[in-house]
Amino acid sequence: MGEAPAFIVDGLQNQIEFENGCGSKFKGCKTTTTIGDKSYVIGGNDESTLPVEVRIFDKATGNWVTPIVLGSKPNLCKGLSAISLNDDRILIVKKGSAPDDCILFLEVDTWFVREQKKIRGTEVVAWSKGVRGDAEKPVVISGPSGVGKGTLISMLMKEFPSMFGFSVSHTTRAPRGMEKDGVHYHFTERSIMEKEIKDGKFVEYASVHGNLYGTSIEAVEVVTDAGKRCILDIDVQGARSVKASSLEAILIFICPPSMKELETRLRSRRTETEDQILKRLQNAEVEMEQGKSSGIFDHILYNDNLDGCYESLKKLLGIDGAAAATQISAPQGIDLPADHSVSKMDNKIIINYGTPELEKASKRLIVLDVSSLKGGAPGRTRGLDVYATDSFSDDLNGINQPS
Ligand SMILES: Nc1ncnc2c1ncn2[C@@H]1O[C@H](COP(=O)(O)OP(=O)(O)OP(=O)(O)O)[C@@H](O)[C@H]1O
Ligand SMILES: Nc1nc2c(ncn2[C@@H]2O[C@H](COP(=O)(O)O)[C@@H](O)[C@H]2O)c(=O)[nH]1
Repeated sequence: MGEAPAFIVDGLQNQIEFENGCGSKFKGCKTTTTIGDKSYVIGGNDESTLPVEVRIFDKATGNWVTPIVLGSKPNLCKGLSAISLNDDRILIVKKGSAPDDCILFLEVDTWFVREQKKIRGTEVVAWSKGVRGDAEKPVVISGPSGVGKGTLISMLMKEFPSMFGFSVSHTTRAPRGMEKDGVHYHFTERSIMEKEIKDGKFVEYASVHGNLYGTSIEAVEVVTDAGKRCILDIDVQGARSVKASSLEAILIFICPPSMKELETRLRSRRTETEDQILKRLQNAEVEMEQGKSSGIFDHILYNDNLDGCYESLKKLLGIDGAAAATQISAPQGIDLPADHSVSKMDNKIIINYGTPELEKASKRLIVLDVSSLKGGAPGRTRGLDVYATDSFSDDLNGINQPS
């Protein structure tokens, strides 16, 4: 028989200050989690259409702080349970929420959050939704304009529509003839995009060939939530930012067989003016140098023969030959009941929804194994493992058997 886990959640750490401070602000559900000198009060008023708010009480200064909150804020629900994980994030269980919307992480001191605190010079927290299983790493495809990135990505999406999803970037450039807003790009005004960048809505952004381009956090979340592997078509500067982020992507640089051939492809596409073609070719020289020697990229592929390059790409992604038939299954939602308590034991979060009457009933515990979390804000927290079990017996080893 193992040691029973300590129950330390559901606002048990509330202190008198909270009632005088922010307690009165949150009339609905709220929970408090203390990490070091800071107490994170997460909650809101009784209005399910409103987002959950976060306030921080800093014991060292005795002050309340309203942090900048990044990522998609969850809406309110019937109640919240919270528990600190590794002191850098808080796992939140929303009571009575839709299966795909009940496990969330509020990152308070992860790498991403620390970087954002440095940039913004203020307190920052970031939401990230938990997804079950281990959706494959996102794929960044980069390379000079006209090398064939879009062509290769289209081939991949056509052959494996349920496996890959395209991250639809924002751009301030004008749409080309056949391009559709929301499909090829989110076409936007510079002032709007600059404001959204300032508001922390982008994973990365860069000025490319005279226009702003960027990947929004939402663009990545949409693909991950559909259970698909996210593909990003971005320039070298963007790839560098992604490499430094917590997105844990595979970075691939596509090279043309020669600069002459690159020019031929750009011209034959007939989508740019002469000035724009010259600018893109000039930028291509720098991009080629950085792509090949900067150490940003995990793989370099030469797009000489299109079919040959496509086969190499598939091989790299582990979907060549026989494996091609295997589709990555969508991360499933985690079905949790409304009434529960949450506790922690080593790397396992135990959600107990048994009642005295149901004491003997089977499957009254749900266990989240958080030992292999991947990703996180911006984006999604992957790698959650979920089991059901019926008691604390078996030293919790029994939990290792999927139900
Ligand atoms: N291996 C290849 N051989 C010959 N033509 C190719 C090859 N690969 C792509 N192309 C052609 O080159 C042109 C440019 O390709 P594509 O639009 O995919 O480039 P891109 O890298 O996505 O460019 P951009 O960064 O400007 O969006 C297209 O007309 C495409 O059909
Ligand atoms: N850093 C980013 N670069 C991006 C993004 N979306 C596209 N791009 C790159 O811009 C150039 C030009 O694209 P085009 O569609 O105008 O030909 C190309 O290299 C793309 O890879 C983005 O979100 N971020």
